Amino acid sequence: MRSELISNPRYPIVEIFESLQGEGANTGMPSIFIRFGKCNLACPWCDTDYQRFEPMALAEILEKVRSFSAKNIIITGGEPTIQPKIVLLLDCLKAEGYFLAIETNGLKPVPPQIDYIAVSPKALYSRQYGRRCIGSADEVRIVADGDVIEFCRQIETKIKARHYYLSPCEKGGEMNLLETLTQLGILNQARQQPHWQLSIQTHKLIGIA
Ligand SMILES: Nc1nc2[nH]cc(C(=O)O)c2c(=O)[nH]1
Ligand code: SF4
Ligand SMILES: [Mg+2]
Repeated sequence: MRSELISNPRYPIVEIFESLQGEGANTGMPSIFIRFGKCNLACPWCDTDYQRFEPMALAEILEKVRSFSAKNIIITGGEPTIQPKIVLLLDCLKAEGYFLAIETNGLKPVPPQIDYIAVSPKALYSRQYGRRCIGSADEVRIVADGDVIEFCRQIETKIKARHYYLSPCEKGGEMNLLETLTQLGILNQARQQPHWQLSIQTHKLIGIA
């Protein structure tokens, strides 16, 4: 048995499931989602019950992951970067050949095992992002919960990325698409760099996990 499995640490897990990446540049990619409990923020429109989790042992997580067929794993939450023993789990997943993507709010460093970073900075906490956040990512996705234009400009200078997305905010099944499109237009009309694109949570539109 691998030495790390002998200690077999436990992680707070909300759910592990297989679906298609619903948003961002990799929309449609078959993926295994590992959703961690706990978060260092508390967004009022959060769509995940990240406080409802069960402890799950490393070996159990690996067994569950192996029962699915996707080769891409999306580490999400809650906020996965606050997990103290995440590096051990990522090492094990990496050793099995998985491509590792993360969905993070970007306030904490991302472990080096991660192959693809999708960061979703939260405008409500702009002061925290002004102090310290990650400096680069593969894609930035900002949720348009109110007027986020200044925040988008702030994040453009702080986080270098290949893609910048604005996403509608979904509350009670409604997405604020018009407000999102309007802000997208304002962000892009000055023809500044970067160009902002629309990212929709398509999994919610079609009712998949
Ligand atoms: N299909 C699907 N795609 C997703 N992309 C990011 C998700 C998340 O909750 O982090 C998510 C999710 O919950 N479902
Ligand atoms: S950072 Fe993400 S998981 Fe945490 S409260 Fe905000 S939306 Fe929810
Ligand atoms: Mg989600």
